[in-house]
Amino acid sequence: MSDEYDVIVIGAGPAGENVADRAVRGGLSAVIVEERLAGGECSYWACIPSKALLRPVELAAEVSRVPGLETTPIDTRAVLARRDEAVSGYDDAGQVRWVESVPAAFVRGRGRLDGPRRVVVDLPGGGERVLTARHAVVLATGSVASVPPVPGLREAKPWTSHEVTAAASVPGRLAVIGGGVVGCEMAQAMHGLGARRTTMLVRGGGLLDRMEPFAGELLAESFKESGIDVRLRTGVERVERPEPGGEVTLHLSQGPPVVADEVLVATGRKPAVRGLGLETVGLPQDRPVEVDDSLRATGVADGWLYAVGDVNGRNLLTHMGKYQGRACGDVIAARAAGARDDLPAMRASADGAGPPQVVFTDPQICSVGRTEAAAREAGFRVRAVEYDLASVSGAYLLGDGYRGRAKAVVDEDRGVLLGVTFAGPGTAELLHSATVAVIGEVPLERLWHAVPSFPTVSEVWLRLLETYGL
Ligand SMILES: Cc1cc2nc3c(=O)[nH]c(=O)nc-3n(C[C@H](O)[C@H](O)[C@H](O)COP(=O)(O)OP(=O)(O)OC[C@H]3O[C@@H](n4cnc5c(N)ncnc54)[C@H](O)[C@@H]3O)c2cc1C
Ligand SMILES: NC(=O)c1ccc[n+]([C@@H]2O[C@H](COP(=O)([O-])OP(=O)(O)OC[C@H]3O[C@@H](n4cnc5c(N)ncnc54)[C@H](O)[C@@H]3O)[C@@H](O)[C@H]2O)c1
Repeated sequence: MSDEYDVIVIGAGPAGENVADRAVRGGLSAVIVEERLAGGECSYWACIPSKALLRPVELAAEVSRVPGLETTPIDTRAVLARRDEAVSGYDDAGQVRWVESVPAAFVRGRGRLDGPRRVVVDLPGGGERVLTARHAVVLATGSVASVPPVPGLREAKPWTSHEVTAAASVPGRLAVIGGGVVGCEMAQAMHGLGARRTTMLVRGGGLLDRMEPFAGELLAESFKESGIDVRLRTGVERVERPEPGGEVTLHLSQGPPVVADEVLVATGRKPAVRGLGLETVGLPQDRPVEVDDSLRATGVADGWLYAVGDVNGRNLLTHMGKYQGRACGDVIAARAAGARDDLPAMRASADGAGPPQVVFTDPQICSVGRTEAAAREAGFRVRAVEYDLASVSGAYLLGDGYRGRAKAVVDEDRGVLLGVTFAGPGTAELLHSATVAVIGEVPLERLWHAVPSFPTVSEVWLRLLETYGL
């Protein structure tokens, strides 16, 4: 039996859900195929649980900086219970209802391409269902944690983002491999929730190595003060775990071995393309699905295949996947109707400019656009200005010992911002102002008239512009 829909979406994460929503709004029929839980990685094992675990840790740090307030030890059981509530007890009934309300059809099973416009779904109870698409198939299968080939690591059954965000208890001693976003957020969450010894093993020379260097430095300082042991330029050479679930020993490129109760691998992600049938449509099977700005897969005859979210490797962030999903759903509907398909909203043109991102640590690390180094490498004539956030009245009022820094990267030829980074408590909500300025290419002379309220942290905008010379 074959069911025909205008659009078939494989993967019900944030990116896939947005494609279906927009395609249906555009007058098409859609079906979403999901192997596990509607809502995707983000809802159950990534953004939502990680932030539920981090929020009390961040709040406790903020309270400790305000004289007159008492911090009490965090009730870890209550935090884990709230995390469980945030992930709806790993039950996707609410999300499935939302999909059906779009309305789009929902099929639970593992989808794979089987030639042009044809998807075979392996059903959970056995058997298959064949779906065919009149207009488009959209891959929205996300990504999976990659575990490096360190001898003994895989056998030690390390935690990845899945296990750490779903942890039923906090390990006494935790070793974290990797100093990127997952490593930093989860090291701080577990440490703040009661890990006695947290050791970060970072191959490179700093934390968050894709951001402005000062951001990682500030974070490393905060981690050290809170008792997290950050070891830079330290590779993991061999791992031993003689008893399943017992102590783990990590042998390092320098220094004595680290012994821990759990090891978290946070060394990046790879696209979820295994078994997806890419070879049946002539695409390579071991890399992100390359797309153009309309999210259409390159190199597929007749242009019926699209890919959104983590699986295309452009920007591994929920909000960017959703943004791509909106553009993709709209462009598919336009092409199906034979209407104009080149409207600005139908292109994910912000993908290449450096996505907005908040790292929800204490201090928060927020960035959008290009770093100074990336802007110079791209050939822009650049001037960068920095400002000490602690000197802004609004920041001072947030607490004693406030530490933070802001940096703006200016395109000297056009007088617009190429990138902005804020590192400091209370800066997450400030990031969107920077996103508007960078993506909107607001001339600095115009930005001068966007007067920040006193006394808010936003006043750093005024100080950055003054430092630049306005
Ligand atoms: C610990 C952690 C924290 C994060 N925190 C943030 C954050 O705070 N903010 C942020 O913006 N980003 C965050 N991210 C990144 C974010 O989770 C991803 O960018 C986002 O989930 C990608 O969405 P997606 O729809 O592309 O894929 P996913 O959310 O991964 O969804 C893909 C879906 O496809 C399904 N699927 C896969 N293969 C098949 C198949 N063959 N058939 C059927 N279904 C299939 C999967 O089961 C899954 O449900 C975090 C990531 C991690 C690991
Ligand atoms: N708040 C957020 O926005 C948020 C939170 C978590 C994750 N995410 C997204 O999820 C994605 C994955 O996060 P991540 O932290 O796993 O990846 P990442 O790419 O941010 O960091 C991985 C780190 O591991 C290091 N590394 C790679 N291979 C290694 C090896 N063999 N040994 C030691 N170190 C190694 C890298 O140098 C890098 O510092 C990111 O792209 C991020 O955008 C976002």
